[in-house]
Amino acid sequence: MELGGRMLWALLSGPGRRGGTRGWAFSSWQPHLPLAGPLNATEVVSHWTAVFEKRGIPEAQASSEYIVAHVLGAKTELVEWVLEEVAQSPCTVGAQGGPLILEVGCGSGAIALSLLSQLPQSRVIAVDKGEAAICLTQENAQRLRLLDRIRIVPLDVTLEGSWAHLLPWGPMDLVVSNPPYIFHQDMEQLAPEIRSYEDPLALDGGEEGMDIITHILALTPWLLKDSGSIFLEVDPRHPELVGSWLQSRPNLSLGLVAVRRDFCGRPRFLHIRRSGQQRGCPADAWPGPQAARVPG
Ligand SMILES: C[S@@+](CC[C@H](N)C(=O)[O-])C[C@H]1O[C@@H](n2cnc3c(N)ncnc32)[C@H](O)[C@@H]1O
Repeated sequence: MELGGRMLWALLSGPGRRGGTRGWAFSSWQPHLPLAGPLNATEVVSHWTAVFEKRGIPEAQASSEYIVAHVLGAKTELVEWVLEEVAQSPCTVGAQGGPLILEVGCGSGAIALSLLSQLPQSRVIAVDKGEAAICLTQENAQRLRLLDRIRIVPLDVTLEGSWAHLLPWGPMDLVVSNPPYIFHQDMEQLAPEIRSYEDPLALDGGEEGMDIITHILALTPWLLKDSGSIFLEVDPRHPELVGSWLQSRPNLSLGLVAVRRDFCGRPRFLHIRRSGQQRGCPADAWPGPQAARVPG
C-alpha cells in the first residue's frame, strides 16, 4: 500500500519532483498531458494509461488502474462488500458462528484468504481447475497459517457431478467468485503480454463472458443455503445480462439484489441472493435490467 501510495504521489506530483530522500524512479518523468485538477479516478487512470503507453510500460491500462485503485483503497472491493454483508446479516452466520464460504476460481487464494483472515469464525472451500492455482492457494494459506479453516479442492465447475464431495460442511452461506468473464471476442484486444503469459482459460468467459458465471448460478440450488448470497466480479455488461438470465430462470429462486461500481464508476460487482428473504434493498440496490443500461 505504501509503495502504491508513493508511486501515485510521485506520478501525480508531475515534472520536477525528485522524491526527496526516498527517490522514486518515476518522479523525473515528464507527463505528456498536463494534469489539471480536480480529477476523478477515471481521468487519472486515463491520463496515466496514455503516459504508460507512450513509455512502453506493459499492461498500461491495467497497471494504471491497479495503482490508482491501490492508492484509493479500492483494490479489495469485492471482499469488503462480502464483509459488510456478513456484518449486517445474521443469515450469513453458519453453525460455527461464521459463514461457510465457497470461492470458485480461487487463483492465488487472495479473496478466500482475505475473507478468512477477517472472519476468524469462518471456513472456506476454495476450488480451482488449475493445478498451479491450487498449489499457490495452498502455499499462501500455509504462509498465513489459515490452513485449518480452508479446504482447497482441484475442481472444474463445468464438469457434471463433481460437486457432491464439495459439501462436507453442508450447503454454503456464501459463494464468492472472480470468474473468467471476458467476452471471447475481447480476448484478442488483451495486451500481448497478458495473452502470452496468462492462461486464457483463467480469463475467457465464452461468447458473452457468461460460461462460468452461469455454471456457478445453476449449481447454487445444491450448494447454497436458502438464505445464501453470491458475490461476483463481472464485466460492466454483465449486470444486465445476468439479471435477464436469472429472470428467465425463476426455478433457481435467485435474484440480483445489488450492483456495485468499481472506483472508475463501472458496474462490476453483483450481489445475488436466493429468494425467501424479505429484507429491504440496500441503497445501491439493483434497479432491474431496463434501468441498468450504462449510458455511452
Ligand atoms: C480471473 S481468475 C481469478 C483468480 C482469483 N480468484 C483472483 O481474484 O485473483 C479466474 C480463476 O478461475 C479459474 N477457473 C477457470 N475456469 C474454471 C473452472 N471451470 N472451474 C474452476 N475454476 C476455474 C482459473 O483457473 C482462475 O484461477
